[in-house]
Amino acid sequence: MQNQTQAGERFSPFLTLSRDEWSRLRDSTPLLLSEADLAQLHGLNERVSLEEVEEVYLPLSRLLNLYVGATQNLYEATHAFLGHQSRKVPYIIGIAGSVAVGKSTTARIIQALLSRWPNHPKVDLVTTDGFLYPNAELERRGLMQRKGFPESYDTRRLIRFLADIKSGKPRVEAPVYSHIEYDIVRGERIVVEQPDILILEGLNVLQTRMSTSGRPMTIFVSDFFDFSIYVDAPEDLIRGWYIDRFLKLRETAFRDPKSYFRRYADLSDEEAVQTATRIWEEINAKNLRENIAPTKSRADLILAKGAQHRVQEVHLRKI
Ligand SMILES: Nc1ncnc2c1ncn2[C@@H]1O[C@H](COP(=O)(O)OP(=O)(O)O)[C@@H](O)[C@H]1O
Ligand SMILES: CC(C)(COP(=O)(O)O)[C@@H](O)C(=O)NCCC(=O)O
Repeated sequence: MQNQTQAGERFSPFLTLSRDEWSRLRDSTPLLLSEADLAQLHGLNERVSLEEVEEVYLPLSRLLNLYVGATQNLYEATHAFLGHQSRKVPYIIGIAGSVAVGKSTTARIIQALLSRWPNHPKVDLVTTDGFLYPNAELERRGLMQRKGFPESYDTRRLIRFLADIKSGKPRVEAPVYSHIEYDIVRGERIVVEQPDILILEGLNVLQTRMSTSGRPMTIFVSDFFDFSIYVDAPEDLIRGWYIDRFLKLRETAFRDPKSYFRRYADLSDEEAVQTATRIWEEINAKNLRENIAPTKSRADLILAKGAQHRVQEVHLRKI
């Protein structure tokens, strides 16, 4: 039994660091953040503690900075070898994980921290929800209750978007999704113009699914990633974060006259918890179990959170 465990540990592709071990790795980072910078980061999401930024996200930004620098050198070496003029190719970081685990908050913190390093000041952020089919198309395909499932995305369009970015196109556009309207915003675009780093955040970014036609896909979204992060937490905690966010939105975004969820704005506390729990169970938990959690081991780094979004452990791919 013991031998089996030892063998299992020996062959794990991940190195596991406790929070303390991980946070010590920041010590040799020249601290690029002033108190004012930290305060500004806190402004991204007032629920994120500064301790968390310093102990978890600063070491992460140091690691990413080293990786980006190494990749930039590698590109230059290839271009020198080929005798080409080197041209800028954005470094792409994918961030995966469940609905409500904190992907977009993590992405925004990483964006803010990475843009402070001198060799990659321009850091753009795109979310995959823009590549969901519009509601009209989801309705046509009978997929309105499957939003976020692999088949609800125009994966080919997402792959074309990434291929354009990696081929060095000066200007690439992505469609935009509105959480208020619960739909793609017609005519609105986010423009990506050769950033140093692009962060792509979404539920499905590590998936290797079949195409809707049933033919195997020969290329995956993650083929374009230079680095990927999976934000992880126990399912019961994520359910709680989903319900909390729903209650908060009931006070704010759901009151917007344009909100698809206007009808939820006047729910009592108890009704709101019941509604959020139902959506969680019927859509998001199912998607997490079937399609998202199985992709965790494909990430280069896993942030394992506990209560209050506090990162407890970091698993870093070593091979
Ligand atoms: N590091 C964090 N500390 C505290 N609260 C957080 C943190 N990350 C996310 N949250 C909260 O958890 C909820 C889900 O986060 P969000 O980033 O919107 O998730 P996702 O993009 O995965 O759906 C939000 O209410 C957010 O404020
Ligand atoms: C828009 C989402 C699919 C997330 O998309 P992502 O940016 O991760 O691709 C998700 O937030 C969502 O709306 N899910 C449908 C069920 C729900 O309303 O929670």
